[in-house]
Amino acid sequence: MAMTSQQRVLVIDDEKISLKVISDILRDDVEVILAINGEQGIRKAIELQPDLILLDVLMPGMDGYDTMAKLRHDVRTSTIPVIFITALNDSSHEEKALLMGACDYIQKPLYTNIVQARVRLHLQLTKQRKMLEELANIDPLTSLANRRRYEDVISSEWQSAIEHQECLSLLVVDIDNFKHYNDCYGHATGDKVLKQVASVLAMQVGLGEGLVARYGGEEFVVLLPRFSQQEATKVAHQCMLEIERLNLCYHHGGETGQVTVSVGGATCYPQNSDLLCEFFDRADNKLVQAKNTGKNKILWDVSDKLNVPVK
Ligand SMILES: Nc1nc2c(ncn2[C@@H]2O[C@H](COP(=O)(O)OP(=O)(O)OP(=O)(O)O)[C@@H](O)[C@H]2O)c(=O)[nH]1
Repeated sequence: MAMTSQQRVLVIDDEKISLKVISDILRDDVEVILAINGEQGIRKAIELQPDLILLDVLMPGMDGYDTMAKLRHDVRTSTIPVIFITALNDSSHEEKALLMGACDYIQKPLYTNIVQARVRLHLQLTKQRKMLEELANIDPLTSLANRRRYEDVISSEWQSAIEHQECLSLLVVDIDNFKHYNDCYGHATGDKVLKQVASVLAMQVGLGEGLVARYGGEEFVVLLPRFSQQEATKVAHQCMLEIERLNLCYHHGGETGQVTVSVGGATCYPQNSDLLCEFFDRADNKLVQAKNTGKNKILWDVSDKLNVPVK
């Protein structure tokens, strides 16, 4: 079984000869990144996000344990698996490394087949873990992010907006009278509509600009970091327009209806972690109000408490 070529292994060792030996063992199968000390290793781990780190225990200055502690402490590197490599053959060192969260331990002298087998095993496990994480974060019907992913992203965007004093906008989008559509054509056709609406929403938000997620049922959220109320309202209008252009009609009670959406929106400059739940509720309350006052419209929260920027 070959290792996947895209996977990256960072090797941190103060001895150039060890770096060369390990690099020679692995470089046909993976991209190898080298670091000559702990500080450089941490910098490269943050910047290049390797799939696995091989870390020498005995290094002058910051040793392997100190490096490991720093890697574990930083959210950007805390989940990257680390294999310790050392010439020490005392079981207490091995125990210490494993207790610190190392996934494995390789003793010097290095045997090519052992290094390859262990690296291969842990890269395979990393790949499986990433696949599971992805599955846990994606809505299977629409392939959009799911509610769990949205909750993670909004928490980190909220914190980042507090730190950088930036604004954040949120749209809660709900298909109008979707029950009528389902009653008319059945659940399977209703599913196709959910997929179409999802891809329209995803198309309106550029890569890296924000997050579109299926919140549940026929409700979606569009999170737009750094979008002002005016900019976010423009996105909401465009979404409504494009959904109308799908021209999805249904019949109900002798009348013909068309698939439209209602949108509740909110914008704020986050200042306090406690107001995060309130933020969603404010957008959602506006959605409810839009539903109760005729649907197919956008209503925006204008709450002083959340410091909505005045445009
Ligand atoms: N096809 C399909 N329908 C779904 C799915 N999830 C929720 N629904 C349907 O969405 C409909 C939601 O009904 P309601 O809550 O009454 O909402 P609505 O008919 O859209 O009415 P308003 O929201 O008030 O405009 C129900 O018919 C659900 O069965 C899904 O995954 N697939």
